Amino acid sequence: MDEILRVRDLKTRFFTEEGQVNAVESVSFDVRDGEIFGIVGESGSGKSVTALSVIDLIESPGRVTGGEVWYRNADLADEFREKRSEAVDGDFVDLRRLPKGVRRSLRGPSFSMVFQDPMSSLNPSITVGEQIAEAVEVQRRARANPRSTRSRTQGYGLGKYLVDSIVPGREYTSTESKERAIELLEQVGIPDPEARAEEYPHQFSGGMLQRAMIAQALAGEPDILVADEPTTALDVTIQAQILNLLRDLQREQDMSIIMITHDLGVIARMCDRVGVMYAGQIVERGTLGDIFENPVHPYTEGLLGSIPDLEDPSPRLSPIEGNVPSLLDSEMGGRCYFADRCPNAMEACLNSIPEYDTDSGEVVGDGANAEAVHTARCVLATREFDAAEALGDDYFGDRAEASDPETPDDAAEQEVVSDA
Ligand SMILES: Nc1ncnc2c1ncn2[C@@H]1O[C@H](COP(=O)(O)OP(=O)(O)OP(=O)(O)O)[C@@H](O)[C@H]1O
Ligand code: NI
Repeated sequence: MDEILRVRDLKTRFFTEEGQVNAVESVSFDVRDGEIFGIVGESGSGKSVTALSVIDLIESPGRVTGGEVWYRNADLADEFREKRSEAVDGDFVDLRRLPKGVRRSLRGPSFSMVFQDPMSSLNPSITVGEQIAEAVEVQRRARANPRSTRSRTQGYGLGKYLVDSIVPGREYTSTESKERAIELLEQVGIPDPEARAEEYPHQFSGGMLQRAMIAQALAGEPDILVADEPTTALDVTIQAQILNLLRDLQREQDMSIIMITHDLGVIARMCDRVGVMYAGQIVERGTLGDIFENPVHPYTEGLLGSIPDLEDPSPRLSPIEGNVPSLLDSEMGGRCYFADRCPNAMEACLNSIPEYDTDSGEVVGDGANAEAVHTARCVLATREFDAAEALGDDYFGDRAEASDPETPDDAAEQEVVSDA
């Protein structure tokens, strides 16, 4: 299977008053044709920012500061082969090196996104059918005039971006678009789509709204659909229905999906391959089998500690002791970011850890071993755990407590850490 997307060494920072937040730190992964690639991790691990970085939707004070996003598109590659040879590799273009207008023009026909909350994507004062018809119309205009960035920058089912471009109360721009909108509503399993198209978002149930948002996202027939926690807000039965819908659509349309979730049950059910995120990094990635049956990173093992049951939505990820670290640059040590929560932390984990091919133990990066299927940012990819080198349970314990204002001996304990 060929890749449609190759993300390499992506870095995204937020420049905030508190300091620089390293939300995405050297993230690399591939998405193949017709697959569902899952990104899983605790809240704040950088899943959403990773996806937004790939499709160029990071807003100030954030910025993608490094890395490459190679997207397979023969037409674009031909167009830029001469003009910007450094942005072209075979049939791939590096989106980060293309003009912004061109990148924007890919929203809809190349990339589209569905979010957790449909109301963030749909305008309450416009009928559902009209909104989808508008997405279709924008797409249609764009296709008639491929490099007109003006018409192509407007939305493409990208939620609020689309809403911004819609004039409330406007009629369907053409009967063709209206028909296509109804077709899309039918395709996402909305019964009686002709009548439902005339209704406003508040007349839809949560599940139906989510379907409508998916219909809107499909208007441009994207190559890659990014689904960010698309079912988190829904009750379990509806959740299962929406997941099935996404999987069916992915097969029918032969698109690829990047599925973002903190729910390993969703991953197990949907995904072909998975990236496990922690503190802005992909700490392990591989096939579903690699991750579920042969995990290398203790963080992955920790997450697997309690796989939530789709029938029982309450437990999400297994609660691993400790907290997600601050992603502030100043507080990121040059060590494995998970070491302070890791049951198997060794002295070697106090160095910064590259991504390893778990089969060969070789470092993946800078183009080397990029094709590795199962990787882990963990020394355990290269060697066995050795109790003689273990850091001991309280190695980071003092530091963790030091940040807790209720701990009485803060100062004293901090001393201990800095001596260590
Ligand atoms: N606009 C912003 N300004 C500053 N920091 C931000 C901004 N957006 C995200 N971040 C930070 O980036 C990090 C990653 O956030 P992100 O939303 O990607 O996490 P996530 O894995 O998607 O979590 P969740 O499951 O809660 O959605 C967090 O530390 C977050 O605080
Ligand atoms: Ni998120």
